[in-house]
Amino acid sequence: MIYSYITQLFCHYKNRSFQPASFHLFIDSSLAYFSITILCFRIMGMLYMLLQDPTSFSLFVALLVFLLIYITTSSIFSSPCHNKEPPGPTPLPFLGNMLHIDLKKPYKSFMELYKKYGSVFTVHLGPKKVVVLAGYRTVKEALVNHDDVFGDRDPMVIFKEVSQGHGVIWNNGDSWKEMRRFSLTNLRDFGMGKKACEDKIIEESQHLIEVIKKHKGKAFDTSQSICYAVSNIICSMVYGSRFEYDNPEFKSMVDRTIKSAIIYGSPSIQAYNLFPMLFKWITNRRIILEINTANKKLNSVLFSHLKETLNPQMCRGLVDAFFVQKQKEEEAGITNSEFHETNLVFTVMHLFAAGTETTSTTLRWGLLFMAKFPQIQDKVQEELRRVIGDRQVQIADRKNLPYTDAVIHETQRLANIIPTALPHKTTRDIIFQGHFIKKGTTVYPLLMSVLYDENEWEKPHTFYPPHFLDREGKFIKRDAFIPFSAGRRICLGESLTRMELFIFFATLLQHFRFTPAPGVSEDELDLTPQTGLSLTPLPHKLCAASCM
Ligand code: HEM
Repeated sequence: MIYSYITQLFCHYKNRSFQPASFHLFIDSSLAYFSITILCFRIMGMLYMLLQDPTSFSLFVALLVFLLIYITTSSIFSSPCHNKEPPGPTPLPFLGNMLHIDLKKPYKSFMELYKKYGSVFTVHLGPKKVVVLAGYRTVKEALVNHDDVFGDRDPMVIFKEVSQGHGVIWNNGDSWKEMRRFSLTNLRDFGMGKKACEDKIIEESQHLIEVIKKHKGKAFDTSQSICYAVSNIICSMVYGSRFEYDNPEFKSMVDRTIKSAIIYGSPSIQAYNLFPMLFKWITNRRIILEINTANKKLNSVLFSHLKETLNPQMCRGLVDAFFVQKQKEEEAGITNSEFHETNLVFTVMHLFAAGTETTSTTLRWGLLFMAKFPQIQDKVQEELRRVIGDRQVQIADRKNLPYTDAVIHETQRLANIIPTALPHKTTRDIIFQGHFIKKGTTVYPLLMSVLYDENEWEKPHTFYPPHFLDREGKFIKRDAFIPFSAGRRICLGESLTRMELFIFFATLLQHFRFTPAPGVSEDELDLTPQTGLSLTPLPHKLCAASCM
């Protein structure tokens, strides 16, 4: 009986809606949390004694006490001065809302909470209070219209530890501004979005075709060769040269980067991010630190080689440009320059990781969708045969390949590889859509809720290329297509990615017919994502039969 009472109380506590932030502000310290918990235990103790004698009087008193708890907590949770804070599920002391969150698929839990609490809600991940923004209108309003408030990064503990406040993804302030500006300018100078880059991608797609041909139509794992091909594009812009796919240093750097991207999404690393003191010992943290050290070492070797052969009049890539800038600032006597080697190594490692993992994951989703939906693959290949024939696809062809372009966009939409963007943080207090959000609050722009927004997409959960086609079959842009996020922190590699996806995907589909491995039907191809830093396809094999 007592069990049933406690269960009822617990369920009520777990499910009811309230203003968690008001609770948080009312009991603003863990000491107060602790006192409330002790009080509850005392009351439970009293109840237990009462319920030992289950007379109607005792039961009546028991119910009265529950009612009292309910009324007291209700008045705490809806205290009028704080009820403007975003709503959300009731946090438990210490654990916050961890019972509401599936650590393996947190984005799914956020989608459910979005349905329940609306487009701006609060969730407590352990001791960390996070405001989640959901739906196209809300995410856009925050990231674009209020980009000065929502544009800072809130690095997760593991990234703080690994990047030490350097590089371009996980930091803020002047260092971030300088590294972002430098990276963008130089990636553009070395071809991003231009013909020079197009040529590199075309050359690399030819290498990739040769590797895939070697499988002679037999089933193969799509991950390695695609990762190497994609990685070589960012490598040629950063280091000034590509690598052979069997180069051991290159292979190990790519493999380690892909491995760490998966580990970053593991529940143990998430637990470490929330409770660093408790989970410092976990193996996955040690592996990430080892990977980081190994990649830093390898980069130092590459940098010294580039330094020895540097010609300031003819920079080969971003690393050369960095050394030239560093030298200029040293000569000018600038003492607090951001152009030091630690910033270089982390900026390069960030560009390498972001430039390798995301685009290759998207391409792999694209091929998997083609094997899963052969009628759609038929239409892409028919368009490619009709418009391109046997010649090499170029960027200029995109406008004449609307169906292929729509399939690539739909791949990015449905694959939704970065469902919560990367964590942001508010730079000051703000009243946003009637809710009060405090300075320094962690913010998750739930990109998945935009890419799957039922008000924006006709068939949000289906692979449906007509999302990007008008009635005449011409390609149309969609506002809610924001896989690269928006505002101040928008992906730095968007134009590079768009070029890579188009040329690699169209060239591969021009050369090969992708099908499931023998013995696996199209229906059996699993589209469940694997959660890492991004959402990748589960390990799988495909056959690529030559069709040229
Ligand atoms: C399919 C491919 C890609 C997707 C879907 C993607 C998506 C994203 C997203 C969602 C963010 C976080 C934005 C935010 O926090 O609001 C981001 C950040 C970033 N991306 Fe990408 N990305 C892709 C490819 C690339 C490539 C190829 C590069 C390399 C040039 C790159 C470099 C970066 C960097 C440096 C940041 C951090 C920007 C900052 O914090 O200022 N990404 N990307």
